[in-house]
Amino acid sequence: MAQCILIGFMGSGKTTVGRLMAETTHTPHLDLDELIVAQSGQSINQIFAAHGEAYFRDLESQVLRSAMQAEGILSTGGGTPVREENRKILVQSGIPVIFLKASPEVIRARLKEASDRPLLRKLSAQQFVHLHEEREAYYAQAADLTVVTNHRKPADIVREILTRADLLESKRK
Ligand SMILES: Nc1ncnc2c1ncn2[C@@H]1O[C@H](COP(=O)(O)OP(=O)(O)OP(=O)(O)O)[C@@H](O)[C@H]1O
Ligand SMILES: O=C(O)C1=C[C@@H](O)[C@@H](O)[C@H](O)C1
Ligand SMILES: [Mg+2]
Repeated sequence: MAQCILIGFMGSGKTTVGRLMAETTHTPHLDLDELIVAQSGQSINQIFAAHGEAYFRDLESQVLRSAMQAEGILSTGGGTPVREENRKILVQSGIPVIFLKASPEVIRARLKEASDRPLLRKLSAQQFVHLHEEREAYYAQAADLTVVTNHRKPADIVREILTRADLLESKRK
């Protein structure tokens, strides 16, 4: 069973923070996108290009279900909580769900060089802000805890999550 789940927009730092948190707590790290790539033998870009987004989303839900059975800190994909089915899996798991929140400006700056987010490529600046706003509602619905990550080092964010661990721990009991 996963011990903690990180959600948030692309570039909010789920993979970076999850990896560091796992290292700090000597816990395995699971990254949904990495699991999808490993299972399919294709990159995220290749899956989107060859099969389309709907196929990717089905795969994502399937891999989420099996990842929830594993021990560790789970970094989800940016779109994972958009599907109601996935939100239910997250919320009903009883595992603390942490929303890493970052502003559109910060995210844009972080992902300026990134070429591996197929959804970002086709968006105008305005559409990007709109998608960000729309998605935040889903993240907020699924989250037990929100941590703002703008202009903060990953280690500082991990520290905040761990110092609020009492709350997370009591939820599990
Ligand atoms: N707190 C931070 N400060 C500065 N840069 C960061 C921070 N967190 C992440 N980054 C950088 O932002 C980029 C995206 O981070 P990361 O891959 O962890 O995001 P993500 O939330 O997992 O995105 P995705 O939903 O696409 O998987 C990386 O280049 C990473 O180094
Ligand atoms: O926000 C999204 O919809 C996505 C985020 C990434 O983590 C990947 O799961 C993929 O690029 C889609
Ligand atoms: Mg990631």
